[in-house]
Amino acid sequence: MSGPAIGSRLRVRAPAKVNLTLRILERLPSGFHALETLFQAIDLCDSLEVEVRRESGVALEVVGADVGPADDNLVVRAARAWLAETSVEWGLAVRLTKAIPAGAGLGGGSSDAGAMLRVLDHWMPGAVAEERRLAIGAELGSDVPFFTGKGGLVLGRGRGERMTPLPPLPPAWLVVGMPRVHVATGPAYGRLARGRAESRGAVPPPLFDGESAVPRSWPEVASLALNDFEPVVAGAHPPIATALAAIRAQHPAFALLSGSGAAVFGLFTDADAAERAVGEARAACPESRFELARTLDRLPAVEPAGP
Ligand SMILES: C[C@](O)(CO)[C@H](O)COP(=O)(O)OP(=O)(O)OC[C@H]1O[C@@H](n2ccc(N)nc2=O)[C@H](O)[C@@H]1O
Ligand SMILES: Nc1ncnc2c1ncn2[C@@H]1O[C@H](COP(=O)(O)OP(=O)(O)OP(=O)(O)O)[C@@H](O)[C@H]1O
Repeated sequence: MSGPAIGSRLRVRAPAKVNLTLRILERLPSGFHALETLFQAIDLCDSLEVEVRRESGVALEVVGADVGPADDNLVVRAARAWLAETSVEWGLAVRLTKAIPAGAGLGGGSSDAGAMLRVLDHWMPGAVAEERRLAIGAELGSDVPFFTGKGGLVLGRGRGERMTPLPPLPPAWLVVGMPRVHVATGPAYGRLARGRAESRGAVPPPLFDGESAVPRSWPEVASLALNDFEPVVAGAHPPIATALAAIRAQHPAFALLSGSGAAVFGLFTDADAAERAVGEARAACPESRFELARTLDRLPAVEPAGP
C-alpha cells in the first residue's frame, strides 16, 4: 500500500467542544449509556504535528501540560488502532501542544484522537473505511466520532457514533469557565443513574425527534439547552455552581455545564457583550479561570506543516 514519503509532515488544530444539549438516555447492554447531544466546536484548540518516520511505532511529545503516560494517550491509542487496520510499515512522531484543560468536559483528549485519525485519513484516504474510523473513535470515547468528522455543529446519538451534521448557526461567542475541580466522567454517570433509580425517575425522552426538530437559531437552541449532568455535578461541586452563577449573572442567551464538567459556558450572540461578561465573571469569581471563545462552523482542516 503506497503512502506518504518518509519525513512528510502535517499539522492540524484540535478544537474543544461544548455540549449545547446533553441528554443521558437508557443504559445499553454494554454498560454504557445512550446519549443525545448537540456538539458545538469552539476555537479553544490543542494542536497536533505529525511526521512520518521510517521506524515503526508511535512516538509522542506533549507540550504545555502533563496528561499522563504516552501509552495511555488517546492520540497514541487512535494512531495504533488505525495502523493495526492497515499494512503500512512506517511509524509516526507526534508533537501535541495542549491548550484545552484535560478532564474538563471540553473533549480535549477526544479531539486530539479525532485529529490524529483525520491526519491519517488525509495521508491515506479511505485506507480505513469511514464506518471503521467511527467505530475506532467510539471505542476510544463517546466524543471521538464527532472529532473525526468535518462539521462544527453535530447531533450525536447512540454512544456518540450516530452523527447528524447540521448547518452552522450564526457566529456566537462563549464565556468558558474552568473551575479548578476535577470531575471524573465514570462516577458522574454512576451518580446520575443512582439518582434516577432512587427516585424511580423515568429515563427522560430525547429532545430531538427527527430532522424537523433540529434548531435553526440561537433562541431555539436556548429553549432546548439543558445538560442532564448539571444538577448532580454542580450539586456535588460548589465551585462549579459558583462559576455558573457568575456567568448567568451576565445574561447570556443560556449557560450550561459542558459534558460531565467541570467546565461551564455561557453563550452570547454579541461579541462586545461576551467580552464584558468575561471581565465581570473573572472579577466576581477569581477562583475559576474564564476564557472567551467563538463557535467554529467547521473543524479546522489538516494542512502541511512548515519546515
Ligand atoms: C460526557 C460526555 O463528554 C458527553 O459528550 C461523554 O459522554 C464522555 O464520554 P467518554 O469520553 O466516552 O467518557 P469516558 O471517560 O471514556 O468514560 C468513563 C465512563 O463513563 C461511563 N460512560 C461513558 C460514556 C457513555 N456514553 N456512557 C457511560 O456510561 C462508563 O462507565 C465509562 O467507563
Ligand atoms: N491527548 C490527551 N489530552 C488530554 N488528556 C488525555 C489525552 N489522552 C489521554 N488523556 C487522559 O484522559 C483524561 C480525560 O481527558 P479529556 O481532556 O479528554 O477529558 P474531558 O474533557 O472530560 O473529555 P470528555 O468531554 O470527552 O469526557 C485525562 O485526565 C488524561 O489522563
